[in-house]
Amino acid sequence: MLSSLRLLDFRCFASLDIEAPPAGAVLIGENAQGKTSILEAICMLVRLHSPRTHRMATLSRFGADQFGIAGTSWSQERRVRYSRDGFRLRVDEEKRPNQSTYLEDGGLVVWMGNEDLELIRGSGEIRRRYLDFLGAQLDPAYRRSWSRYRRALRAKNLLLKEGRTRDAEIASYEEILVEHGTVLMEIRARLVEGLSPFAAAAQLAISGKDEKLTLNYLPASGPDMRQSMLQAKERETRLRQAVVGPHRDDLELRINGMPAGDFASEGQQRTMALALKLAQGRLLEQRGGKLPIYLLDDIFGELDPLRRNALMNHLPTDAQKWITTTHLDWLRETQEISKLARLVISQGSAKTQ
Ligand SMILES: Nc1ncnc2c1ncn2[C@@H]1O[C@H](COP(=O)(O)OP(=O)(O)OP(=O)(O)O)[C@@H](O)[C@H]1O
Repeated sequence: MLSSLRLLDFRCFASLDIEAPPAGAVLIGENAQGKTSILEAICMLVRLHSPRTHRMATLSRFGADQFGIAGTSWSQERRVRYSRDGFRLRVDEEKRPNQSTYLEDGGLVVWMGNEDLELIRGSGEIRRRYLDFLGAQLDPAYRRSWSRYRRALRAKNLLLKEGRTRDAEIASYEEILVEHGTVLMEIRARLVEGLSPFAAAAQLAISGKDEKLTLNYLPASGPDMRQSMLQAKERETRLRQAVVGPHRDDLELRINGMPAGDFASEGQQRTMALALKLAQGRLLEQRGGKLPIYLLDDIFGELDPLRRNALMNHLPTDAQKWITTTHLDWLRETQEISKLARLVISQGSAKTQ
């Protein structure tokens, strides 16, 4: 849980200081005032991750060459500085030499936004990212294996692209791919097993109907990655890229037994996207041992009052919630939210309403 947040040259904010109420707050403001940027800063401080970009330099305010985020998170004073030289990280004034050591005792976060609909309609990459964000928060082995896997994959793809036969070199990277790919597949399988009942329960609660949501992990390489890689050798040489491994996995989503992307209605798809994120939160709580912070970016305007209330009732009562919105018309109909503190975000500042 966050109790304070300070920004320096982050996105549109030259500097900003927020005292964070334990229950969280509703951030109100016109478009482009920086509401989402505040949620993004919280996600960066807690997980060193932005749901909007991988290019950290874009987070520095235009014209500045670095940014800073600091705050008290789960009673630790955390500081993140980013410049051309990379990250400088501190926890309780102690230097953390790299991202892994900064994250090892970090907090937990669930991000919910309108773009979550892509979890249902979009490509497998979006569902892989959903699993990655969860896996990286719950298991340091996941983070380690993912970064080694990615590096080896890049190297193998470069060799395949060159088109020359360099079997020995490719084989050495494939060893790394199999070792870390297997770790990723095992963890992903356990994540999906843990998510399934939570997602199904959330779907029932939010739709208010007997809608059966099922999740099924689809490893692209089948259960034996080494074997599949051998079988795909010719195809990979022809296509000049690695086609087997967790970078091609998917998460199958079905509603009442039917593939969700093709058969679910728009309303069902919205509910499913919420259900997947709520399940993420429950699993973080169950396996991560603390209540995650929920960052809800502009999703309430899109929901009808029934689903809005069902969503709020399904979120853990004691979890800290940060909610952005441009207008408050809907707030009256949503009891749980109207109890939260309100901060008006305008022209680079935040004022309590
Ligand atoms: N690196 C940056 N430096 C300065 N300004 C930036 C930077 N990156 C984004 N901005 C600007 O910051 C402003 C705030 O963006 P943000 O998405 O946080 O607003 P918002 O209040 O959530 O808007 P909306 O309600 O439209 O979602 C935008 O005008 C955006 O162009």
